[in-house]
Amino acid sequence: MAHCSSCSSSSSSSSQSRGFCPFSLFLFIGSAIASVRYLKRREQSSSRKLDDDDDDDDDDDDDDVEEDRPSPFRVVFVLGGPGAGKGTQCQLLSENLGWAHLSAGDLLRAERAKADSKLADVINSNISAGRIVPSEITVELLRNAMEEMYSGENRQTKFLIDGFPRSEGNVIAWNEVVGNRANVETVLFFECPEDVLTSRLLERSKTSGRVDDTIDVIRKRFDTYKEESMPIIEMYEKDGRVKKIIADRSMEEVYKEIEAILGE
Ligand SMILES: Nc1ncnc2c1ncn2[C@@H]1O[C@H](COP(=O)(O)OP(=O)(O)O)[C@@H](O)[C@H]1O
Ligand SMILES: Nc1ccn([C@H]2C[C@H](O)[C@@H](COP(=O)(O)OP(=O)(O)O)O2)c(=O)n1
Repeated sequence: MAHCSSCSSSSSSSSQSRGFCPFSLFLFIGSAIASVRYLKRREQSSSRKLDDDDDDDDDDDDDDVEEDRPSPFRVVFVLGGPGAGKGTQCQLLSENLGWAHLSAGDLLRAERAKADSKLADVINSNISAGRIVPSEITVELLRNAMEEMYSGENRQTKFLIDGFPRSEGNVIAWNEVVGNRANVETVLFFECPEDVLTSRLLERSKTSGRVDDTIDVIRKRFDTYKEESMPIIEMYEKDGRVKKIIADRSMEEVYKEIEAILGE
């Protein structure tokens, strides 16, 4: 127990002589309570579960997002293999339904392209190798984009987040940085056979100018998708938020199905 200097002057000398100090006991109990609270908060912040609805103590001191927003952002995560048509559909939906389209890949490529970006090298090395960029980078870009769109004229509050979360690290970082400030209502999962994905990506490579639309990197992206992204989709399937979209159909058919889901 900590030494209590006040005891040596004013506390009961008989208590002190028996080794008992009320003030030290008070300090000890206080610091024990603080430690338990700290550990509890750490545990909550690293939780993998999105939208922890019964969160009870962290709303007041989280200054990551604006305090004046009346309700959480509405979010739909859009997942599926590379080339499944996520970007194509999100673009159409944002034009027609008023959901903002935020592509994690586009945000990373835009950051990489900035002349003064300190993150360009790390983004580039991971994308070129078909790997996932460190999650804190991607989540920070997403959060900034959401806040910026909310602060703008349109006061945007509905977001289709395309290509995210793609890994356990993505989920953890989202929980820490955005957490309950967004409500992930639905996860759209574009299911499409690998041979179709490959031919779409090779076709896209003719015009995309993307360094990762080459057959070698495409194979690595498929591996990353199976190893890191599929478990995340399975996790969301268990909590009932996944709507499976058969993506190996015409753009119009896929669009109609998603439009109906978002209109529900
Ligand atoms: N339903 C579809 N049928 C055929 N081609 C498609 C379809 N949806 C998208 N594409 C094409 O496939 C390529 C990959 O689509 P994209 O939206 O960029 O996929 P993702 O964002 O999932 O990587 C693009 O060239 C796109 O024009
Ligand atoms: N959540 C994300 C999304 C994309 N990335 C990186 C790694 C991906 O291979 C590239 C490209 O992603 P993007 O979603 O644009 O492309 P595909 O769906 O693979 O066609 O960006 C990431 O590291 N983390």
